[in-house]
Amino acid sequence: MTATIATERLSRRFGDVRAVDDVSITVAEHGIVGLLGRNGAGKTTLMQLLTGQDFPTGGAASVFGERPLENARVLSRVCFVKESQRYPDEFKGRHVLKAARLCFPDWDAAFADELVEEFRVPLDRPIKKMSRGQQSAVGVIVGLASRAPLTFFDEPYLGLDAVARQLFYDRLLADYAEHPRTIVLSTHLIDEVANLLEHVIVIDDGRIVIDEPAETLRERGATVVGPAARVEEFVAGHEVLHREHLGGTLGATIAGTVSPEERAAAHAAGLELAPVSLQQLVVRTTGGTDRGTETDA
Ligand SMILES: Nc1ncnc2c1ncn2[C@@H]1O[C@H](COP(=O)(O)OP(=O)(O)OP(=O)(O)O)[C@@H](O)[C@H]1O
Repeated sequence: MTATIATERLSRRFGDVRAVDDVSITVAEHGIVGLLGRNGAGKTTLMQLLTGQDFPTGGAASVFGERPLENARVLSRVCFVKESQRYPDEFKGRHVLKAARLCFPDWDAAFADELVEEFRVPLDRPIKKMSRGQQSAVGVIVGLASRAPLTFFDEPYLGLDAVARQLFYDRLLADYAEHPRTIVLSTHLIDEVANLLEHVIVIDDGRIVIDEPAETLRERGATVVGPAARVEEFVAGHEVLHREHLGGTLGATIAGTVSPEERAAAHAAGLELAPVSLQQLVVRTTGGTDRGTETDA
């Protein structure tokens, strides 16, 4: 089966900046993929290359088996929701949905109406007069109701409050289950979306540093929680990525897999073993300062 996305040594340079540098990835059909990385890592540039909005300076990208640039066959099946989306000045929310209905063959108007209610979007207000969160909600509604076979969400929720973000995650997951498609989600709120992701791609300085199923990543470490002294005893000899204190309780995140014997020992010592935080793994892989850090919760 043709991969939804395939790139071969894809590169985009801006002068000396290698925004996307020799990227070779394959994204299979159907799945929710996290595209993660620090500011300026190259996420938006990569998505722009994949949606035909920019030209590579090296290598090639194919989407649904074809080049995306100026290719209506490909682009009619792709929806790109970005935080910085601009609309004509006079556009109201209603106009955006109308335009989306014309652009996307699988547009579900009834679903869009439901989402408008749930996100409380004032459709008759000009987009530029909407609050930041309401503008983001419009983008999220377009992305969900388009049912495009390939949908990119690039930091779609600037300004969305916690309730609206949760609503987005819930609707995304439920709708994906009923209408499987390929969804690429780029975000800084890594732990918020961690449970949605089936595959994780991390880009750093234009290069891919992680490209793995989320399940595999989660097995790369564990968080040990319990009375501080007992946790310290357990983690001695392990690489500790992060310590979080809450009163006398300590949560310590360790790298590497925990053997069945260690699990049994942790259990016997009254310690809890939780999966590693995806955010901590990503921060560590992308050279952040989270290595061995301490926080007081
Ligand atoms: N048009 C451009 N001209 C020059 N440099 C650019 C241009 N577009 C992007 N860059 C640079 O390319 C790099 C990657 O930018 P990009 O916007 O893809 O990062 P990002 O991962 O999406 O970042 P963020 O999370 O901050 O949105 C950055 O160093 C950025 O400054």
